[in-house]
Amino acid sequence: MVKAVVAGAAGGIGQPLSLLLKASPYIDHLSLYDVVNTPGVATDLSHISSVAKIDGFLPKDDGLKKALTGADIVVIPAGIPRKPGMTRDDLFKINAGIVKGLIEGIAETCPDAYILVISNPVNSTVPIAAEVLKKAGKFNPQKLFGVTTLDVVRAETFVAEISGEKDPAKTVIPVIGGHSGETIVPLFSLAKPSVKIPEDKLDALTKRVQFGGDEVVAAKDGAGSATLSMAYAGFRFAEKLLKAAKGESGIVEPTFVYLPGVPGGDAIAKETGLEYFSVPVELGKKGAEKAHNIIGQANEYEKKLLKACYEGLGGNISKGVEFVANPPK
Ligand SMILES: NC(=O)C1=CN([C@@H]2O[C@H](COP(=O)(O)OP(=O)(O)OC[C@H]3O[C@@H](n4cnc5c(N)ncnc54)[C@H](O)[C@@H]3O)[C@@H](O)[C@H]2O)C=CC1
Ligand SMILES: O=C([O-])CC(=O)C(=O)O
Repeated sequence: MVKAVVAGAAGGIGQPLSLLLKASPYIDHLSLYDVVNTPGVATDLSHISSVAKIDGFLPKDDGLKKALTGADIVVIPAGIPRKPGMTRDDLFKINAGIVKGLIEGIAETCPDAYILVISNPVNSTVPIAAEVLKKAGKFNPQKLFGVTTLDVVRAETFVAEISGEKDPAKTVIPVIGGHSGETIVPLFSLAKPSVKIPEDKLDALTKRVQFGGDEVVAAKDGAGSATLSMAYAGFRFAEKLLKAAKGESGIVEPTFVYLPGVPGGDAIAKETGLEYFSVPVELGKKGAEKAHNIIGQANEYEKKLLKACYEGLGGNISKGVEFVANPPK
């Protein structure tokens, strides 16, 4: 019996993500939680003839607790998205409090669940989640994941446009670091099978992966940011985790984790000077079972990108930690 919960289920990401999870054979029970519209979304999805039983909850009548009771995996796309001209960090003011509240609920009701944080700014909301769980004495770093899969999905897609590969997802491209602008570092030199990026295309390709979110924000022109591609990416990560939890071996996917708490993470923390970082992580029953240190394999071009990444990411992480240590009055 696997129970999944989506918190923020009525939103632009939440709805298509819930649809994909409802259709997954790996889920037996799906609970939707949001501050609005979950009864409608849940009723709509309940007509789909897949195995998962579904229900929806609002904050009233202890809805968060009811949604989270017995959860094995909680995916969080709750919070406001960007509009043109905003950075992900501009979302901090509102989304930090939303994530904090949801994680407090998880700490109380289902502390053993895998927690997948999609809400931006991921570079700060994951540290917030960790600090809230630490405070409650319930932190299991192997079960807390910042979802950076969309960066990987974009890298696969944009590289295929250059390489001509018919099935973009067949090329594995590690994207590491954080989830905003220059903190996103695609390591094309480590692609498997290897890809040849013409030198005059490398800068533009790198920037496109780093700022892919802006491309969607601009095209949506005030109507939000990536939702459908994010739902696909969030589902891809969630399903890989559930497959690994069921015993499938060899599943590795980049994700933003608390390095000191994941086997293999200490060496990466030492090298980067950061406690949180997205690296390819081996997934298993325990969650994040091994962080792969591939930083040393980056080429000179990528090492420069990493330097810029470390500078930006450190501040984002401290901001999240500080938010829980000294909550704004
Ligand atoms: N990690 C990633 O790669 C990506 C992250 N995002 C982020 O995901 C978040 C959601 O984006 P969208 O779905 O487009 O936004 P949206 O505004 O369409 O949906 C957000 C939903 O969260 C709900 N919500 C607000 N407060 C809540 C609370 N306390 N508890 C439960 N639900 C609550 C809202 O009612 C709404 O239904 C944004 O922060 C966005 O920046 C977006 C794309 C990619
Ligand atoms: O750009 C945004 O604000 C949403 C996001 O994280 C992405 O699309 O990568």
